[in-house]
Amino acid sequence: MQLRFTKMHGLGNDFVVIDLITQRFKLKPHHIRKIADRHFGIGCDQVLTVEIPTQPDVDFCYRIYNAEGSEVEQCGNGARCFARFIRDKRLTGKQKIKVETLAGIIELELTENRQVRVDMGEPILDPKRIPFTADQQATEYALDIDGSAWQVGAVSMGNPHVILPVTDVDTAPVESVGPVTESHPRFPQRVNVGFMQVVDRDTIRLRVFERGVGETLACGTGACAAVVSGIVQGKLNSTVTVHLPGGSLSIRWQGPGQPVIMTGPATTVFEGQIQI
Ligand SMILES: N[C@H](CCC[C@H](N)C(=O)O)C(=O)O
Repeated sequence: MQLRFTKMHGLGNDFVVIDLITQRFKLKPHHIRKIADRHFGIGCDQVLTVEIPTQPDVDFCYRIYNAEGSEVEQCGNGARCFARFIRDKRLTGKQKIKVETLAGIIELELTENRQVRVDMGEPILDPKRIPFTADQQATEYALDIDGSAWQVGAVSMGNPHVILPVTDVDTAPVESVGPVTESHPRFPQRVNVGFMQVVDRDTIRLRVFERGVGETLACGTGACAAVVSGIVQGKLNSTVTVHLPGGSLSIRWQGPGQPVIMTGPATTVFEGQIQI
């Protein structure tokens, strides 16, 4: 079958977006892996699908698949691209759209200066719901990683994140510590691994070794999780600029009971068709 797709990215975190409303096809893990393959397929970090919602009062269903083929709960950069895709394909005329994800309902809004603002919902700090093995909830946790002692943050944005503090992201041990932490036994569903450098109370630098992908140029949920962790540790104010290798995001969180608001760009690169 020929499948139409759109290649997009959010700060270099790249996606293949497929409309499964006007095209009917059931994507299986081996299809995802072929599409995501940068030599034998199109190439991307994640595949995103646009589907008919299953819940009332929701505009679309947004599903996310890592390059390895696993379906995941949430993708922040992908949410911005989803909004841009929906608008450009005229699948809605609404300014604000509600989409359902495995992590729950999020709200997307295209802003006047071609940015996208996303209400990512409330962060989850209860270890049992991240999930993360810990005696009790804390602002930071002692974690042994390959014999080295780290003090880390742990947050879910619907998907699990661990945040490792570093003094300089440029020299952070992403290649060595990322993989072993992604599959750390205290994270039963594996975990996205953020390396966070606090520049000042309004600014961080961040690199992320993503679950199911490896290091990406940007991670939206990772940026949200890192800011939440920095705020609960008393290191950050409520609105933070997050500098990632692929560019910058604005993340705002006003504390427990409040949603995390992410604002940033979404870019369409090209359209195509793939025989699948
Ligand atoms: N690798 C992530 C999903 C994609 C998240 C990232 N691309 C973002 O922008 O949030 C996970 O397995 O939970």
